[in-house]
Amino acid sequence: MFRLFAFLYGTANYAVFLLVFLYAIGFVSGVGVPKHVDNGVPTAWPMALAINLVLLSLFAVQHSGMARPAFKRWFTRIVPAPIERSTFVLAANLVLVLLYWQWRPLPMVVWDAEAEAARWLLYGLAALGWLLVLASTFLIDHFDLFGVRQSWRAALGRGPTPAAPFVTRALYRIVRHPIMLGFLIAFWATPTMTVGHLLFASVTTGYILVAVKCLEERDLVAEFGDTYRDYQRRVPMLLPWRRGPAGSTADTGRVRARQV
Ligand SMILES: C[S@@+](CC[C@H](N)C(=O)[O-])C[C@H]1O[C@@H](n2cnc3c(N)ncnc32)[C@H](O)[C@@H]1O
Repeated sequence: MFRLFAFLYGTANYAVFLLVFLYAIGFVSGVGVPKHVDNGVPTAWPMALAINLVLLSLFAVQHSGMARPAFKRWFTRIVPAPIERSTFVLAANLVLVLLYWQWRPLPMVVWDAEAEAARWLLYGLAALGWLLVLASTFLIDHFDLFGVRQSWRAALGRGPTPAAPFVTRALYRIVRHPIMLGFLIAFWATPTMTVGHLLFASVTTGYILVAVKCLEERDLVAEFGDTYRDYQRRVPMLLPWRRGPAGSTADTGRVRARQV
């Protein structure tokens, strides 16, 4: 019974995630979706600001809180390990749907590229950002990241899921966080920047910088030790042109597997 549940739960949460991800592209670009970053219930700016900050904070708390190893250890006492990641995905989906739905517009224009070529260039850059996000998830293990691998293994009666390997190849050879770089490009590259969009881009940028530096990388150093420290020295965090000193070791595509 649990095997069937794990399969359905993991698959359903992943399918909803795909829709939520696609919607995110429309939400940020303001194209092709009914509710986006620049429309919604007209609200006085102090209240709009407060509501939007609460929505963004909810996302940050859910995302960073549930991703910490200590939280996972506690959570898997309540939720079976094979569906822990799918439950993370479910929670992220819910928080994002709430954000799309309740986001309040702050429509004052900060910049507006008038030339047609500039508009298309910025849309193209944003599309590149989204592609970078998607491509990078496949480099580190797309199906593991979104809980499908774990729940399907349980459905097939396989043992505990081995942790996805630590990756330093392809895009991960250029920057340590290509997924986050993709998001930053997608959030900032817009032909029409309103105050609401600027708030979204600025707060998510601050969150990404803090979460990556103070949480994710701390966990990765704890897990991989000198292998990750060496990777930090060799490969820049987000900006490809800020290269570290050359000539250090771990330069293979995939280094040792994580402990299960
Ligand atoms: C949402 S992903 C973001 C990954 C990375 N920060 C990026 O922007 O590409 C978060 C997960 O990726 C894992 N991760 C980060 N860097 C990794 C790497 N080089 N190889 C494998 N997994 C990695 C983290 O342990 C975490 O479970």
